[in-house]
Amino acid sequence: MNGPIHVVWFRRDLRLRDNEAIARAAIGDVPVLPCFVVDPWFYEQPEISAHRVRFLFESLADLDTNLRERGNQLYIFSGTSVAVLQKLTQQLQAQGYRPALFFNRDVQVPYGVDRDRAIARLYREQKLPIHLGLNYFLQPDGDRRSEWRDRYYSYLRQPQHPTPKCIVSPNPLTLDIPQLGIPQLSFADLQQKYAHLWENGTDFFRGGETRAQAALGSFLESRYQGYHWKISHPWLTQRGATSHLSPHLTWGTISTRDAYQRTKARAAELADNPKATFALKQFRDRLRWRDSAAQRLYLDPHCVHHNLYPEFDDCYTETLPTDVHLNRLQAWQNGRTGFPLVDATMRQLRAIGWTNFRMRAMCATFLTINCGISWHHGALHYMNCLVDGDLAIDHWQWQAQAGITNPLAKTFRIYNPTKNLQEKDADLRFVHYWVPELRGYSLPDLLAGRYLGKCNYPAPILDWNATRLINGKRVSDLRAAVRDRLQHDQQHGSSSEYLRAAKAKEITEKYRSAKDEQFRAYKQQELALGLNRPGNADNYLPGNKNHQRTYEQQELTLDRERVEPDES
Ligand SMILES: Cc1cc2nc3c(=O)[nH]c(=O)nc-3n(C[C@H](O)[C@H](O)[C@H](O)COP(=O)(O)OP(=O)(O)OC[C@H]3O[C@@H](n4cnc5c(N)ncnc54)[C@H](O)[C@@H]3O)c2cc1C
Repeated sequence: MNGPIHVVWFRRDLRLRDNEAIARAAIGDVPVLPCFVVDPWFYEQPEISAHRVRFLFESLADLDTNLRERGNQLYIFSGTSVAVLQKLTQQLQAQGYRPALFFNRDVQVPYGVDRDRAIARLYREQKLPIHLGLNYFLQPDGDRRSEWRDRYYSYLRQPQHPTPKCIVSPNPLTLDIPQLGIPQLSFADLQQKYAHLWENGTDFFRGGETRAQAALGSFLESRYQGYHWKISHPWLTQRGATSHLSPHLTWGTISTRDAYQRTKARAAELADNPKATFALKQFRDRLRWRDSAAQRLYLDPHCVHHNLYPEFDDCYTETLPTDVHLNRLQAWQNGRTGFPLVDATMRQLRAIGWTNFRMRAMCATFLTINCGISWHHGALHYMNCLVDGDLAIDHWQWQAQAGITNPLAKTFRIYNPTKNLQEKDADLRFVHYWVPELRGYSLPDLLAGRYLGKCNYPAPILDWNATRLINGKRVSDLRAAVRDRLQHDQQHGSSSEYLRAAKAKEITEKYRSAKDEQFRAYKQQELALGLNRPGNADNYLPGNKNHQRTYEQQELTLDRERVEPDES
């Protein structure tokens, strides 16, 4: 009898810091077998993205390095997750070990939910220990939804799980892992097996816990400055004005709690700088939105795949109505719509797998409202490109931008790409970077269409105003129909859907007024401290005083900005 062995099954929690499963498994001197299963199912899904796969493999390599520094390594097995873990468990038992399984709960597609259930059943049937941890805060039951926020913050404030200093490795004399008969992959094998994905990836976002820590470090060091207003500018965000942590949070190379606690600590250091503390507060809100999106999918796994309200089922379907729509979809995907900011964004998305929130939202309303194409197509294309692709956020956001969510609000937002170009990329740095055909043309040239017929850049594929009026009205009418039904149901005793919608509206309004209040308070504090002069040093536009002034003036318009919270 060889005694106990702790199998740690990594999934989207590819870190050692604040990782409940590894922290608990590594206590004491029981050998630990850290593993990741490359399950072909995930690589055959329509949502697959080369950027994401590459980021995953880099994160695995970094995890392996960090485990080796602690005396262990990462074992990468290949096969169906359930079959691999079943065989591993059997083989370990055959070799005289008593395995205990450790892994962290995660939000999953139905395949993942079934997989986890099957594995938990296997362990319970065999009376083997199984330990489920939390990757980030998840409330297991839906009954106490109203308590989510309090419980969430209480979790965030708790001490992090300690990072193991040493992780005991299985004794090679008693356990020969290659002999277990489970297909194993080296990093070279991974790259070869998935070469078609690997080669298409990019270096813009690199995976791994080490890089996640570096990204958070540099963000809190200086990149956070002006976060709250730079966040909407595509060029500044490409250059690092937001954290760029999204792929890390998606793959769990950093925990939300870690990011939150370090941000809080930094805000405490900067307590006498109202602008900095305001910026960091806006950032922390977004960390919560991430986790609340995950929570929503966890409690309601179907919410992101179907129209939230059936009134939209004829409007938003998975079939493309006509060839005109197909052509529009292709133009949108390829960055050839003739709307410079839309095209720059779509090319950026394809090239680096990322773009900022506003550009994602703007291109989403362009596709759904202006092109009249269902959000399903856009959401899938985003998932095929995004390095941070996360169904819980992506598919929900697409429904939100398509005008489906929060129907009790009388209005919904349609982004105007021309207005955004004037306000968010007036110097055309972003457009010129991604749309070389337009280099040499100024903003007035673009607005007057002076490039038309003179370069290889298309004329607009549609009339923005006309499509906004027609399709916007259609969506607006459907929202009114949802509203009427919910109100009718509520008056006739069936109120659960109405109450949920009312809660969504309340959360949105509360967030807006709290943010406006925080903004006013920060401006007043600055005034009191004599700090209301234009501009802290701008990291992203070195030496360009004109831009600095322009951007700072835009900051003053922040209280008119409407960045929707995403936790309703
Ligand atoms: C149509 C659409 C699809 C989107 N799809 C995704 C997606 O698949 N994965 C994803 O991580 N984000 C998605 N977002 C949200 C947002 O655009 C990205 O999280 C953000 O741009 C990532 O950059 P960052 O890490 O520098 O963000 P920061 O501004 O530094 O924000 C910090 C973190 O907060 C979280 N966050 C920020 N905004 C949101 C939001 N609106 N909702 C939930 N969490 C948020 C992210 O984890 C992000 O890393 C989507 C937005 C839209 C409009």
